[in-house]
Amino acid sequence: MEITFQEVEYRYSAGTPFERLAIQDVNLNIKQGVFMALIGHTGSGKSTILQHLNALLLPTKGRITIGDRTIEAGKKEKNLKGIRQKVGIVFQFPEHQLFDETVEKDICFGPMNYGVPEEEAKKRARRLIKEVGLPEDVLQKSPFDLSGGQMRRVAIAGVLAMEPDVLVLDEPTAGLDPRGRTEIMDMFHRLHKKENLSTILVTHSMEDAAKYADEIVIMHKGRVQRIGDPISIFSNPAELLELGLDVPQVVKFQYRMEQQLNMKFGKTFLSLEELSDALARLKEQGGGVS
Ligand SMILES: Nc1ncnc2c1ncn2[C@@H]1O[C@H](COP(=O)(O)OP(=O)(O)OP(=O)(O)O)[C@@H](O)[C@H]1O
Repeated sequence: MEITFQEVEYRYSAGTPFERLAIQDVNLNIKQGVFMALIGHTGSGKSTILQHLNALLLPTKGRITIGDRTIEAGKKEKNLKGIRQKVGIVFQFPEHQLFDETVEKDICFGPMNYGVPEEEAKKRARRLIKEVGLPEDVLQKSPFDLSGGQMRRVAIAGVLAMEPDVLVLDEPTAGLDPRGRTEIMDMFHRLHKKENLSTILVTHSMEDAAKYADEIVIMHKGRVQRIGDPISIFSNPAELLELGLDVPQVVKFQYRMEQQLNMKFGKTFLSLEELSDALARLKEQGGGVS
């Protein structure tokens, strides 16, 4: 399912003394199957964009196409339920939204609310609990008897149980330790491939953007500053640093090295393996790089 933003603007509390312009002139094309990372400073408009992706917010100007639905500013929109089923959002700290007596009931709640028969919902719960890396016996436990990391996995299974085409992740690893972060991000990447999802990740982690995304969108003061693949985005670290954004450690290392040694590798490396291979080649050649 493709999502397109055309000249989208959103003002909070429009027409009141508290009006606040959050995003403007936003043009985006999110193709089926893409893994897109949305990066930018606090307040740059990432969460506002994210809430337009499943029509939780409706634009105050412009047009958004989500699959076969078009949402236009100023027009009354009815029956947005279909969009909410197709676009699943994993909000920050999703475990805070768990509420039911058992994990199984919690996972089944969303689909059953959308008319999926109980047996089918339970089947999805059994499949998904394994997909998120938990044993099946967790299904009969209270979600509140689980660890924080396990609760987060249950909440993610609940979003996946709606069988969305598009998965939107708002800082999904916030508050996890480094190992938990890698495990959860690897899991999302695997699911993205396996289920042929479109995934939109809002993140402050440049490492994650570089490692997982096909496309990166940089937001700055409510506007799209730049869109590109990770190599093109990170091949100009000075631009990102000027915007007050960070770059992956490996890019920083290469940038400093090139500056200090007054040389250029001629390409940007996004992994330590690639960079160390290039350094080994450099040594073999006796330091001669252009
Ligand atoms: N509910 C709200 N009411 C009024 N203004 C808001 C509201 N939510 C966000 N804003 C404003 O809209 C602008 C964009 O905020 P948004 O939360 O989309 O940014 P963000 O990039 O997601 O930030 P963060 O990284 O901190 O989550 C900011 O100026 C913010 O103050």
